[in-house]
Amino acid sequence: NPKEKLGPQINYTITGIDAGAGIMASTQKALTEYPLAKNKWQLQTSSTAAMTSTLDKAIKYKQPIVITGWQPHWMFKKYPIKFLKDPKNVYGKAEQIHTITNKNLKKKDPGAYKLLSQFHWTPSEMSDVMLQTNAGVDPAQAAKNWIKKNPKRVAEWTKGVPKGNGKTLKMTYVAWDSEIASTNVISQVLDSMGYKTTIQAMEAQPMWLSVAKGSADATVSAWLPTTSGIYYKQYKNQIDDAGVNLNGARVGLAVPKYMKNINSIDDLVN
Ligand SMILES: C[SH](C)CC(=O)O
Repeated sequence: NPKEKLGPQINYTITGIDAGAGIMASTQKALTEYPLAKNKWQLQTSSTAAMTSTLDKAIKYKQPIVITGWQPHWMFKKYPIKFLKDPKNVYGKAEQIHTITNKNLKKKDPGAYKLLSQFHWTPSEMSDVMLQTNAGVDPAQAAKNWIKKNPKRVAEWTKGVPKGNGKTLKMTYVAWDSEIASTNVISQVLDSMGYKTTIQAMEAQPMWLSVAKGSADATVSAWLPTTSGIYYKQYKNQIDDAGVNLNGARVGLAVPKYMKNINSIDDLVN
């Protein structure tokens, strides 16, 4: 009931995703800055799948819940949820998703680097792929379907790119729905140009390390400047920023719209 304070109703718990995600580091920062932690609030680590199924149940029974949320993501299309205002700007303003490559890729395979640097699309195009996968379509198939329907976009990305002639390329990513979509699409496009790409999902920190060390060539999963800024700083001398592949991303805490009196992170404290 709206009268009772929110904290006790949900055990002062923010439902999060995988521990290494940048959004989790930002939320830990919010716990101290707002200050939520000293008011007994805590961040629950789980996974994107666990968080979205917990959200689904809460919405079904119109219960209160606070989640780590981000756009683009199908959860904002499927559920009536809203971002909480972040007056202390802990989560940063709009985020961009960058394509990051190992330092040597540009020399080792200028064609693949050129294609990766030309990869750019919109939150709505990414959501088209995410919604297919959310409806049960295999991510590689969802990517193929999207590519078939968007030849003009693919032609932009492959402009001036030489054939891959079977050259191999290794991409790593974190299994967030947004990056499952982008990684499958770009690897299918590389394969259509004659490259042989393998994609491997892992936690955020090992993903950044794999590209920095060169055991992977590239990733399209870098949320910057705030969310995965910690990893960018750590590895910036071993990587190349090949450019922004998506503008207009956003990260923060989110709640169902029926929580009328919770509109800012400050409202969690009071
Ligand atoms: C898709 S999540 C916001 C990205 C991250 O936390 O680094």
